[in-house]
Amino acid sequence: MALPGARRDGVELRIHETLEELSTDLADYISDLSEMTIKERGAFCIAISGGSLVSLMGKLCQAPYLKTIDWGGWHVFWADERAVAKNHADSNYKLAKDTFLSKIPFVPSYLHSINDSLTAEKAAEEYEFVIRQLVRTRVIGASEISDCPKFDLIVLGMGCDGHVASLFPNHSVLNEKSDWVTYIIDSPKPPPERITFTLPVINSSSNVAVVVTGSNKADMVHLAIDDVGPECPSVPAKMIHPIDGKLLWFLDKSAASKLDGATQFSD
Ligand SMILES: O=C(O)[C@H](O)[C@@H](O)[C@H](O)[C@H](O)COP(=O)(O)O
Repeated sequence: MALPGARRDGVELRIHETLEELSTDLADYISDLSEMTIKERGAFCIAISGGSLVSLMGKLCQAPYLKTIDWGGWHVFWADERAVAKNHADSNYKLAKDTFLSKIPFVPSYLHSINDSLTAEKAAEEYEFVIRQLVRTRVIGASEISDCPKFDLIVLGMGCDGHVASLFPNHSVLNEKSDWVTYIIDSPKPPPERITFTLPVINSSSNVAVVVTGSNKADMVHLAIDDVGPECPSVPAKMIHPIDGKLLWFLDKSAASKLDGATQFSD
């Protein structure tokens, strides 16, 4: 049973009793958004991250979604990737491919994975170039407010330290304003070299979904979502504010347990 959602400052919270319910709600949400977007503009450009959110997206390759979603209109991107070979256990591409992407009838050239034969720096440059071409040909929308692409949906996880994509707390990558895609070589979470969308790109998306589960993330969920005042440490997840879009948090009950008013969610 889904717990009652609550809205705080334009943020929609979807809090679930179980991972099973969360996973179904996430698949319903993505499926509805994809249908609406493909009807509106003929394509659905979704960027995903790595970590536990990938298995929570796994329902998409099952019934009814496998048959009902118009997969031919999907373009899949990575909001961040580790600088490793695509067949390496650390690859976000491999994780998504093995978990669900390989079971879905995508147009193969619409899976826009990050080039693994280049350095992180060059791969970031090349990925930005690929995205620029797709904005030019209007496959990806363009923000009317920022000089950024407007993805239809970016799905992110959050680490215990509050990082999203490969944007880590107190890292200079958080200040990147001009590049759409950048790289880091000193990630505190291994592997050290990563390619990542920058904050302006994430915040230009039409929709951002942050998927977080587990009690070990509860403190950070509280810091990221609640109004905790000026003393708040650098929490990248708190910097996600789509300028012309929607932000949804998909949480399980444990991750939501330290939110202000969380007692209203308890049995
Ligand atoms: O490549 C990565 O490491 C991810 O893209 C990263 O941003 C991830 O989503 C979070 O670390 C949450 O991961 P978990 O949900 O597995 O904790």
